[in-house]
Amino acid sequence: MKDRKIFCLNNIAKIGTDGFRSGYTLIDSIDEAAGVLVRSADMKEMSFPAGLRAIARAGAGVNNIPLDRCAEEGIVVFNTPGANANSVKELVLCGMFLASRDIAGGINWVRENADDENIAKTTEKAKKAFAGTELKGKTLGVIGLGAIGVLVANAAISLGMKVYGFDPYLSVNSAWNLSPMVIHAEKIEEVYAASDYITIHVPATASTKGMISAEAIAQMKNGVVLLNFARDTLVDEKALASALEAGMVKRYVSDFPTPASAHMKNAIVIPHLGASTEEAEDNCAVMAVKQLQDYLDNGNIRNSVNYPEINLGFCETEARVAILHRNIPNMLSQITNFFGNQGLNIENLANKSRGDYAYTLLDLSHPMPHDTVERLKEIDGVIRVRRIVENK
Ligand SMILES: NC(=O)c1ccc[n+]([C@@H]2O[C@H](COP(=O)([O-])OP(=O)(O)OC[C@H]3O[C@@H](n4cnc5c(N)ncnc54)[C@H](O)[C@@H]3O)[C@@H](O)[C@H]2O)c1
Ligand SMILES: O=C(O)[C@H](O)COP(=O)(O)O
Repeated sequence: MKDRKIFCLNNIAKIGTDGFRSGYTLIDSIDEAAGVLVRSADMKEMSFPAGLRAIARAGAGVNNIPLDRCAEEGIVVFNTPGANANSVKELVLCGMFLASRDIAGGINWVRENADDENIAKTTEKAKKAFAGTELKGKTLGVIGLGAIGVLVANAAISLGMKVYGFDPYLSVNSAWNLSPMVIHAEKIEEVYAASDYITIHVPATASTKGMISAEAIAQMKNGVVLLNFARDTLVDEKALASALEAGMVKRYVSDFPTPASAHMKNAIVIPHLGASTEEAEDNCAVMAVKQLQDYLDNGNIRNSVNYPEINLGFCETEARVAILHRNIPNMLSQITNFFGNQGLNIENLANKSRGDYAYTLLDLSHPMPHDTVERLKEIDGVIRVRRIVENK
């Protein structure tokens, strides 16, 4: 049972870890772990033990995990798409309300004047300092229409806003779920020019780093409200600080405190609470644990961010073997020849690639000789081989 030790790098909701079947144990160091469960802990500089087979991110963003290095070391990384999207949507709406009226300032005023016997009267004089505007009738631009962006766009339509959506890689699923009232922006510049509020919901990658730059801000409406519940690195904080100082950006609402954003004028900075609801934490944990177990027990890959999806269900033959390998010519024929040359019949086979990497999962009619795994590893381009099940 050496494949069944799990290390939680962050706190993971109990309903998730309770889902581990018998034979699994939670351990308190990564050294012996076959699987890791993680939220936002930074794994980029960590070195991984040879026995680590999978990392499941209970959440959406995977910029805390070295995806290519993991693929290279035969470690499959999963995330939980959409599992915390509603939680983030609700906080984005909250951010829009907080940016539109000085609710926080008003609450502080009440606290500061709590001992005033005449507070009911004074309130009526003081309240004009905290007045604001409504969302209804204003224009929202949503950049990135994935799990979160779609929910935010649709909710804003229900609030009576005009909504522009921009996503050059829109998935079919998002297109199905998006309100037809959302205006399709073909260029991001259309969003910048039209919006009173702009919210970003794209992953943090090399290509999205600093996308909210001085040039981008210069194309936005004067007095725009910018919301960032995606990642701090998407925004050029120096350019944003100057735009806030100058009033070009009225408010910056962010879920990511940094030494710069925490000091910014007119910024409302929340301590990364987007996914911190009981519901989202439960959803993410349950999904992450299911995916991790299905990979360790059956070799199936669902919602990986560095290896392709493959699902052969449960193994109903004598044996199943999983091979992580490079996406180069001749791999599949070498693998099938290897079994054919030993007179081992392949009953089911699935093979898929993703970028530079590929995965082959196969079921055999007969038990495998004991040196199979070691011999398969000798094929050039093979990264990792696992004997998944031996149904004797
Ligand atoms: N604040 C939080 O607690 C919290 C919670 C969940 C997710 N997030 C962050 O939000 C991001 C989005 O989450 P999601 O669940 O919606 O992910 P998702 O993968 O469902 O959606 C991301 C969308 O961005 C689009 N996209 C990628 N590059 C783009 C670009 N340059 N311009 C426009 N669109 C682009 C993709 O096509 C996709 O539709 C995550 O990657 C994560 O960093 C934050
Ligand atoms: O990408 C995500 O899912 C969010 O940023 C949530 O991160 P957390 O799980 O650390 O709250």
